[in-house]
Amino acid sequence: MAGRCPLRYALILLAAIVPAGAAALPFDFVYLRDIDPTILQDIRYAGSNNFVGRPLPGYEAAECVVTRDVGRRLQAAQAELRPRGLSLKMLDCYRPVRAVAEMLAWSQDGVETTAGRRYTPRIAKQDLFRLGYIAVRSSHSTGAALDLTLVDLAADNSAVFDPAKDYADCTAPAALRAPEGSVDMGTGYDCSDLKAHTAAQNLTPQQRRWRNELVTVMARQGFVNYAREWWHFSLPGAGATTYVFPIRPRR
Ligand SMILES: C[C@@H](N)C(=O)N[C@H](C)C(=O)O
Ligand SMILES: [Zn+2]
Repeated sequence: MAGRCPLRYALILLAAIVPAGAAALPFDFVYLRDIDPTILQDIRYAGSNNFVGRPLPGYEAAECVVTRDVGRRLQAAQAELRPRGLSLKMLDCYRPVRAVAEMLAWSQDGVETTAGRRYTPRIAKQDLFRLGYIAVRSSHSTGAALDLTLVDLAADNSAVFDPAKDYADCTAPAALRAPEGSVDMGTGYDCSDLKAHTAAQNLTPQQRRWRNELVTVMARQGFVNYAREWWHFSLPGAGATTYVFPIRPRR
């Protein structure tokens, strides 16, 4: 039947070859889980465990969405890490423009909270954009930037974040900081502080090795680290178009 109507035939064919959920994304974007389900994900802006303290608009699901090219490169990095007992863990991927607007409004609202201060122990939150810790026009919104860390799969990563606990700030020793289920990079994720600068000097040799490991494995796939944040990487030349579509559950 479909053979008599080329358009219908094309639609049936498309439904058969496009992975479930992918149709909800704009062309060239993919759910990373469809490319490599072994890559761990903790998409922090989809929940409350982040510096704003609530889920950000546009994050309707805790899913890493990236361009297909970025996804394939992450898969290659993961293939290098897994035989060594390590894994990538994604903390943020594509970021809808609305979420960036919410970050900007939060930074200017004049309200300081204890949880928020854990992420910015030494600087005022209204200075975060000016100092380069958050971008008004973020490369995350192009689908070609990532926040990520490394997980030692043999380590005890069972500690979970408890919002009722009074953790030390993000620059404190790992045992006192909020648990993140990943290796100790010297600071927590999204720590807006000099100690989070990738080349910071006040690190232990092991913390330095972990940062070097992440930068090296990502560089082999063409990703460039952002000097102010050990966790932020982007793919140069990946295009400058920013997107607004929300991250919906992958079906
Ligand atoms: C906010 C932080 N996770 C981040 O991604 N910062 C860079 C500079 C950005 O907002 O693009
Ligand atoms: Zn980032």
